[in-house]
Amino acid sequence: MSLNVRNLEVTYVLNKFTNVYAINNISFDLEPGDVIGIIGETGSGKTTIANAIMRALPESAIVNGSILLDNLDLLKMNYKEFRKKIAWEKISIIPQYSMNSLNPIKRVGVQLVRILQEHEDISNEDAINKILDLFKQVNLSEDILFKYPDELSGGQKQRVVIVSALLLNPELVIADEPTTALDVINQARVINLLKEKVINQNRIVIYITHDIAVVAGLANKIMTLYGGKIMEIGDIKEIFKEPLNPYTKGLLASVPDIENGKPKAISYIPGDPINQTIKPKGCPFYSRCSLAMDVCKESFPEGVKIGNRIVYCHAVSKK
Ligand SMILES: Nc1ncnc2c1ncn2[C@@H]1O[C@H](COP(=O)(O)OP(=O)(O)OP(=O)(O)O)[C@@H](O)[C@H]1O
Repeated sequence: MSLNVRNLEVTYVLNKFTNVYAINNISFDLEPGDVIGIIGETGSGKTTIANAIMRALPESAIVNGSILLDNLDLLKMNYKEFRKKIAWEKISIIPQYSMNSLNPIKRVGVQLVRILQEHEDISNEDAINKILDLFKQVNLSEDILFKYPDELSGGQKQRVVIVSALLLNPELVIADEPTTALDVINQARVINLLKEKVINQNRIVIYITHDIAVVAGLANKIMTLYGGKIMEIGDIKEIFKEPLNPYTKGLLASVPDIENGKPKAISYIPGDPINQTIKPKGCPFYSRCSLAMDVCKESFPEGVKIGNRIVYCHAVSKK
């Protein structure tokens, strides 16, 4: 299964006079086996991409472009059909605030069995065995099945949601900051589970995070996003070794280097994030970029393919 995002635009309508231009005409392709890390500072549009793919945007969002899953345009599907045929079974999401995504008035086991039985002809016993097998892998005990979400800790709830996203072996898993509420040991468990159930099975993972170190250990591709635009996308090794877009450079330089146990001084990208209520004409990073030229203010560059990556930057394409 492949995912092809074409000219995706997402605009949130705040009121008659104000829009937020969250995603501004982006395209990218993912093939089976791809694990892509999406990184970018807060507000860059990471969660909006995830929710657009999952058809989980609020009604205030206007979406244009196409999201093709093996040539099937998810944005054109009837919503009910999407929920029945695509959600959970083909694509699942571990949402950013996953702890709040469980139904508070149903026991955990009932919710999980229901997900399985809505999509598969499976007995209660087999469903429970399947759930318990995943529970073991994320260190959840059997008694959690009988509890209500509010009786669980934040970390336990998050692991239940992760289990729910993996139950039907979807071909694409979107993980939006999946390990935020977890301690390091449980983080490692969840990452191992993702590796075993999704990554090693030639499926696609979209992993959204602020933790670049985690992405480095999981992904084969990386996307840097700024102001709803892709700045650079492609092979993670090539980009980490030599980032070419100035924003990617700044983002990677701001990661503490823990090699030899000695954190390096944390650098940061000077300037403020852009005002996303103004429709961008040129490169959104223009006002903060040390290589900015006049043309950057006027137009967003075409992508340039260098090795196994695409860079969007006038300064790079001019070279
Ligand atoms: N429901 C909404 N209504 C209006 N604006 C929104 C809504 N959701 C997101 N936005 C705006 O869209 C832009 C992109 O937000 P998004 O949550 O996708 O960014 P993000 O990169 O995931 O940020 P974070 O790292 O903080 O999760 C931001 O300017 C945000 O304020």
